[in-house]
Amino acid sequence: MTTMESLIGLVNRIQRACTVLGDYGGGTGDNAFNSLWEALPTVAVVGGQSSGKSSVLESIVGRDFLPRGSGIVTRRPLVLQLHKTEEGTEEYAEFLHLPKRKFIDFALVRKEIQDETDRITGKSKQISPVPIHLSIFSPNVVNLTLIDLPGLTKVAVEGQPETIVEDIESMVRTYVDKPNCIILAISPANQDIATSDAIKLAKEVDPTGERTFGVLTKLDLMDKGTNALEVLEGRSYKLQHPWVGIVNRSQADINRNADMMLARRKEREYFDTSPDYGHLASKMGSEYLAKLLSKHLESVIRSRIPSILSLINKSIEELERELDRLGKPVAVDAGAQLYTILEMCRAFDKIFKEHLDGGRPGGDRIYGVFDNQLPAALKKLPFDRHLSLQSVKRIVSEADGYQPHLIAPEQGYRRLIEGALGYFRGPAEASVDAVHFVLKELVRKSIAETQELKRFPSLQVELALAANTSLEKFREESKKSVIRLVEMESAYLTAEFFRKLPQEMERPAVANSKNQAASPSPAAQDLYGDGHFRRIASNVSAYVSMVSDTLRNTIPKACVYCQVRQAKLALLNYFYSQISKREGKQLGLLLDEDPALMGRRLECAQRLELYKKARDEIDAVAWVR
Ligand SMILES: Nc1nc2c(ncn2[C@@H]2O[C@H](COP(=O)(O)OP(=O)(O)OP(=O)(O)O)[C@@H](O)[C@H]2O)c(=O)[nH]1
Repeated sequence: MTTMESLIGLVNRIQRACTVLGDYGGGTGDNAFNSLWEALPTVAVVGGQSSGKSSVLESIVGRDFLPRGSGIVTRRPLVLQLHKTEEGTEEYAEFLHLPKRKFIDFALVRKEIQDETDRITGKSKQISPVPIHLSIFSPNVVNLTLIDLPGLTKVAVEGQPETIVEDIESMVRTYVDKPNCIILAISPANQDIATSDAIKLAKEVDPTGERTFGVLTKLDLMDKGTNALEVLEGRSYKLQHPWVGIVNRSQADINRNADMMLARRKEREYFDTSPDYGHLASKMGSEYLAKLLSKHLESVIRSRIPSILSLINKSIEELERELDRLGKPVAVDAGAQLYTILEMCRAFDKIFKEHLDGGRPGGDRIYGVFDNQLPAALKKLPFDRHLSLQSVKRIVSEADGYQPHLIAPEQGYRRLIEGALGYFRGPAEASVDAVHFVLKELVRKSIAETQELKRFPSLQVELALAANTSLEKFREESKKSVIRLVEMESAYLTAEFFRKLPQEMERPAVANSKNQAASPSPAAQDLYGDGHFRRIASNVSAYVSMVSDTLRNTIPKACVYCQVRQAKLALLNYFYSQISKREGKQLGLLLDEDPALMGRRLECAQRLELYKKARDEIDAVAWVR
């Protein structure tokens, strides 16, 4: 095998493997792989409709095999891979999508291109970017790969979608935009080069003309007395590579089924005998074009091999990293499955604890409950209303029944205090709920942050359910505890606090002792007056505020003890008790991976294989040189 054959053949093989994996360039989105296809040098045939693209391709091949007709015939890219075989061997064609079938009859090749186009696009006139791969093995070709693209058009005709003009242009652009694409720009000589669709596009994407090969067809159809030397000699539009003039079969020749080999000979004669182009004859014609392209493609491939290899190596590294991240496929035996599940639980539990103890955010929100929410809620309790003069009078009077109290209204005090203490239930329960929601949110976060769990949506759901069931239980316990704290305050009041009160009450009476004989003591006078009730209200308020201070400290202790501490100690106990009852098959259900992930793992593995194979092939060919 010569080097040229090996290099072009190598790219052909890699291209075919890429297509099988759905890589034909243009991949987008977060999940897109590096496109190996895009890194490979290709020759794309670009031209306006009827510019002679099909004719040029057929001339290069030396066979009649492309569908013809009116409208847009080429509706999918055709990757045409030409393989030179030894003189005297039979010519045949093969499609990538029909690997076992050898086409000897080229009329059937044409039909298969049509049928395969319709298979993807339907009979509609839609276009599709999925390429058709056709390999032709013949002694009459040079090793070369060309991609035939739909002809650029200006207007949609009957039966074509409105967007066809832009659709074709954007498909053609996805090829010619790539710096590795060699543009074979076909323009007809009987049309002003300034209006050539191919040149217009090439100018845009390759302004320096480095990767554009200008081809001028229909030289024989120019008006008598005119010639295309201005273009062919690079004066009308300069490119880095010389222009190539072509004379293809005319429509009449096609209708007559004129032999392609004969057409090649006639083309040669045309240039050899042409008074205008005789001096350029050796650099004109489709055979020369094929050789020129083949040589150029080979040299471009050679120069790109280091960058292709570096892309491949980079992709291999990325894929291996991703496969690592995606983890191994799930084990099949129950023991290994249980082990996998427990490992993941451990990983989750670790993250959950980091959230609580610090290192990850979120645990501080529990402190926020105790430091802000609880004090604010306690402050907002409606003690002012409960201890308003009117309410105190009512409660104290009601407590005395028909016999008014003699000294301090013991029952009245108790009722007022009991009534006030009842208000503490609200903030106490609200604190428990607030802590519960923080914990629940931390469970959710921790599950999301546990890399290992990402693959197993069912396990995530079960784990979350079990953890939340435990949190619910802790919440119940915690509520009981805080309510008990409040009830304990109601059950036994701090008598010490009240023992101080009579002395304070007597003080105004002592101050007024001089007047005692003249008038009744103001203390006695005040016994059923507003001042008396105000004093009661203020005493009760002071007591309640003392209890509030106590609860402010004890409610957080109960919450932490019953909820936070328990969550750290036993969050997954319920889950463990559940899975220990499960049979092997049910364990397997927990480990049903997300199908998207399974698909991604498979895709990565296939890509990895492609890249490794491509690397080996390149290594083997590169050393032949
Ligand atoms: N006389 C002459 N006719 C040509 C030449 N090149 C192409 N033609 C004719 O021009 C017409 C269009 O050529 P095609 O090769 O079908 O052009 P195309 O660009 O593939 O056209 P679409 O696939 O429709 O976009 C056909 O009738 C060809 O016979 C040429 O060099 N000389």
